[in-house]
Amino acid sequence: MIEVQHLSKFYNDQKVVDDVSFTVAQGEVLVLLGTSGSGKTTTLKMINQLVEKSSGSVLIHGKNTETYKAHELRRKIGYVIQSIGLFPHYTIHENIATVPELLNWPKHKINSRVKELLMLTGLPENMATKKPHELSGGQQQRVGIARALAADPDVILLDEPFGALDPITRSELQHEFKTLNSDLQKAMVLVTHDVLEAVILGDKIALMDQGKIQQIGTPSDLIFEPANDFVKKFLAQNRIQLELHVIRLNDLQKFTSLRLSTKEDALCTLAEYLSKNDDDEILKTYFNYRDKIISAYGKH
Ligand SMILES: Nc1ncnc2c1ncn2[C@@H]1O[C@H](COP(=O)(O)OP(=O)(O)OP(=O)(O)O)[C@@H](O)[C@H]1O
Repeated sequence: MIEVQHLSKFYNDQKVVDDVSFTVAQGEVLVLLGTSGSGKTTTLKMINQLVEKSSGSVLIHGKNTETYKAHELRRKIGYVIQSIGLFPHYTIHENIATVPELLNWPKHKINSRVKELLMLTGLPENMATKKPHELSGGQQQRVGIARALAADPDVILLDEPFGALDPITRSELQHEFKTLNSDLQKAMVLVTHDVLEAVILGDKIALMDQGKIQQIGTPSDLIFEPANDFVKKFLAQNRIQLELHVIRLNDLQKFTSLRLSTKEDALCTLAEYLSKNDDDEILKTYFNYRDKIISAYGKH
């Protein structure tokens, strides 16, 4: 469990992170969402001490990170970044084994862990001997995730992990990632400026602006109960898709409050979204939505 308490950061006189607090339980993904320069990455890096905080505290499993030794912190916190940051001259095996090597794990334990992680992240075993440049961007990003998981940390920090990928690979990895975390039960903090990604991946979203959290809550909270105009405006784009992502059977009455311009728009958007999903729950929901749309807009 991560507890971030009243974290702030000044650069000279500028307060770039302003009294940020949140908690992330095991198995939960908290997304830090916001425009460029809103303080997301700085907040993330204060958690693993890559950036020194000006004030506030970070606790992992109730223990202040200041009291952890550097190697303990490395073991406890995995870190994934957009540019992947794989060592170009190392093989994939060596890249994944970086932290276990630093922690002096015995060879056999490292070898079996690397094998296990390749499987877990959907990479073929024979990839272990390749160098990063021989892999596609999506495969490299999987290696980045495998490397962050190597020493089985309780906490994973991810900075725009899918940002450099094409939309199809991105969407594939996002969905795999979500399944992966429900199996692994890590406490994750993920930085993105992509609203849809935040809604897909986040159990909770902290929407930041100018260093401050404007609202923190479930995707549904932010979408249906925005705390202020900033939140409302930030989520205005792709609003329908966002709503359809978060909506579940018990949210049906909220669906009728969608302000779609025409019934056809509503049905097309719904059909388009559903064509990309074969989740049973969503399919069931589809028929309910459809009826709701038709009754909300009338037959014609
Ligand atoms: N080392 C630094 N020295 C001075 N100012 C910095 C430094 N690092 C970041 N900043 C400033 O802090 C603010 C927050 O930056 P940060 O990288 O946390 O934003 P962000 O929300 O992650 O943005 P992006 O999505 O563009 O990465 C920005 O105004 C940035 O210019």
